[in-house]
Amino acid sequence: MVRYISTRGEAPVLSFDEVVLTGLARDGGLYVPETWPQFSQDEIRSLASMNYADAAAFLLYPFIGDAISKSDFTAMTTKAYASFSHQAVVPLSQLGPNEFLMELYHGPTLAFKDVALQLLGLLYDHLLGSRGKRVTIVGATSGDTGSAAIDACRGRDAVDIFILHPAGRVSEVQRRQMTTVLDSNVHNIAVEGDFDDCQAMVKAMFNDLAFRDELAVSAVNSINWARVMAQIVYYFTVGVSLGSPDRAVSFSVPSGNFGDVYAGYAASKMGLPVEQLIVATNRNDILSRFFNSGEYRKSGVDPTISPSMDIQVSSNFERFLFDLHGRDGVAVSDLMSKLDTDGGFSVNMSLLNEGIFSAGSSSEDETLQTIQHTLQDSLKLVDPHTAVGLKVGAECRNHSDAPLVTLSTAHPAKFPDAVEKATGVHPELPGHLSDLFTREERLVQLPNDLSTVKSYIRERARILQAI
Ligand SMILES: Cc1ncc(COP(=O)(O)O)c(C=O)c1O
Ligand SMILES: N[C@@H](CCOP(=O)(O)O)C(=O)O
Repeated sequence: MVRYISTRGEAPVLSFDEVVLTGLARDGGLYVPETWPQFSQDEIRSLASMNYADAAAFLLYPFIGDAISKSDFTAMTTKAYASFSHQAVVPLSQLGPNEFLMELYHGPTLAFKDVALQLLGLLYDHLLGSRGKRVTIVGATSGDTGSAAIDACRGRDAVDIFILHPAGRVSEVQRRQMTTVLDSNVHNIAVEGDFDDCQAMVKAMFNDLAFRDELAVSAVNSINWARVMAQIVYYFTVGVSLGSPDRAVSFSVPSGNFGDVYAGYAASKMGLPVEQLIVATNRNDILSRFFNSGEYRKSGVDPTISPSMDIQVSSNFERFLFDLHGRDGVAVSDLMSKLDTDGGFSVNMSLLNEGIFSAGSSSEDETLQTIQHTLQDSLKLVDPHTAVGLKVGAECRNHSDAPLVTLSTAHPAKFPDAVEKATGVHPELPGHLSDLFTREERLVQLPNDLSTVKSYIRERARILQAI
């Protein structure tokens, strides 16, 4: 059975059910599996005959152990992926010779976050229902996690959900997708700051052990291992449809919090032959600078037309650092303290040179041009995040014959202004969201101040009112 250890080495070792409900480790670290489940070539090949939900159950069950029965878990993956509008759940489209798009936006809120959050909502129900427990979810979003988490948790009796987003720094569609959900367990907070401020507040709430215990705080961000875990599946299914395990595949991943690309790294650790993992950033390029120089250094967050990637402190990067330093929790703690006190740290480039990662960034103009020429050349309308992945993928791919798959992380209609500016085409929202702009909104705007946000949450968390 896989157990979960903290990247800082000081928190209790947990089982899967505990890790899902716990979120951030009590030593401030992130949980990772103690060992990676391994899949043989024949097992990987066998995915070709499974539908997406069955492939998810097959690949993920080793992470779960006896926390949930196999039949209950299979029922959950079946239900989670029935909410997707495409039968293949994550279809592949071809852009050119050996060049593909993995369409991750066919879930209810039109971004890749649905792939994990539709499943996480069901995991919460199952794990809380069987214990008669309730939780208070506190999450930070730069636009997409928030709406996907709210969709997955709305109306669930065992959960109150508080989502912090940076005021004025998400697209109007993204904001409305969150703020027009009026269920009484949903609370939207617009913070007068950037995404890094929101994420730092969420982590600070977890690190206040009294607050977290009193409210039974839980995480829907990729702090939560289940988020990253669910994202591993599509690397395998798409790899297999392109010839894996007999052929290696490369992936270009639009990146911000490093969760999605870390899931690709996990897939490679589990046996999928991955030629390259290309980390694609917008001008908030801390990750790209790191992979090209070895220096991880914070700078201010700049608003861009790919707002979901306007991030400079990448939460899951700590999980990668843990492996890079031989799973030494003390070394990771030291680096994280340096990040807080000195604003950054460096690692020896020799640690990076042998890996499968490469990285680059896209300017605003390059992103717009990529949206435009992708429509012209391949008749495909892509969103600005996907365009960042396409631009950097083309630049960083090596000259092997491995197919290059760019992760298309959001539907173009979530970012109509940028898409229209690039192409003159106004992307329409799908039918279930067609009245989004006439729906009533509910949110509160709060200053970038931890104690104000904590008081707001304490006053509304039903878990406290019930005591
Ligand atoms: C549309 C979109 N693309 C890319 C990303 C970056 O993914 P990650 O934060 O997992 O690196 C995000 C946000 O997470 C997103 O919402
Ligand atoms: N881009 C994300 C930021 C949060 O990332 P997460 O994967 O840790 O939830 C968003 O859209 O909110």
